[in-house]
Amino acid sequence: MAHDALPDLTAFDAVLFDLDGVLTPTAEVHMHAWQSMFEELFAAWDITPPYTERDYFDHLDGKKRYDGVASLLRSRDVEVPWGDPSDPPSADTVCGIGNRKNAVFERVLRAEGIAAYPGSLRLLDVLAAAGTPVAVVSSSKNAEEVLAAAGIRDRFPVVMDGVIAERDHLASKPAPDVFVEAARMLEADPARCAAVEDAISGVRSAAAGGFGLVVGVDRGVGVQDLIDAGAHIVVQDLEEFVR
Ligand SMILES: O=P(O)(O)OC[C@H]1O[C@@H](O)[C@H](O)[C@@H](O)[C@@H]1O
Repeated sequence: MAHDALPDLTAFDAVLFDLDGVLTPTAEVHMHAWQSMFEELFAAWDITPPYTERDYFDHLDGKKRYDGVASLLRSRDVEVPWGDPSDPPSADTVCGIGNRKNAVFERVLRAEGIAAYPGSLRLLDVLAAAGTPVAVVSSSKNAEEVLAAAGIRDRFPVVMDGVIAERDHLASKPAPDVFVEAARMLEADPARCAAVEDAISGVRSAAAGGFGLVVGVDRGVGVQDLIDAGAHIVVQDLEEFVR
């Protein structure tokens, strides 16, 4: 149901979307993959307190793979060498542990596929009809595969993802770099753009980038936490913007 008090997103120069949890329900796939990998690791290494769902929102959600691992381990005073992105999933390094989780993520994505949220698709249709430029701003190195699996890759002239961020040495959300760079690629001024995010780190990133409107989508983080991170408004689903 459209919400009359919500701003008209077609009035912005561009709308930049996070992917996992905003366009596709892949945040849940990431969440479960992290949980199964970390529960096994915590048991094997006797790490306490146990892994909880809140750990996902506080340490992993929205961040680049290895930054998330480092943040979670730091919260339990566990230190391991950083390693290298080419480390095998069996390596007890930050990179190896991240790659261990990625093997689970890839298996689920390939076995089950993914469909975009219907409300997000409808909003993309409205923006396309109005000629409003759109971009994806994701920390994930799997973003291209997820967009292709959901059949929405060709809707986005600009996709800023974990692969480009690594190549161009852009800092992970919550730093503003990835949102600001994606706006630059669209030749748009962040102050005249809207950014849409479901993660605390992502909302912080867009807010720090000076985006004119920062929309939080509450897929489990909680309305107040998204507002505290810098969201101007919070919705439950992007369908609410469809007029
Ligand atoms: O490991 P990937 O696919 O590169 O993704 C990194 C992160 O990407 C973010 O979009 C997700 O919210 C996180 O859960 C995930 O860890």
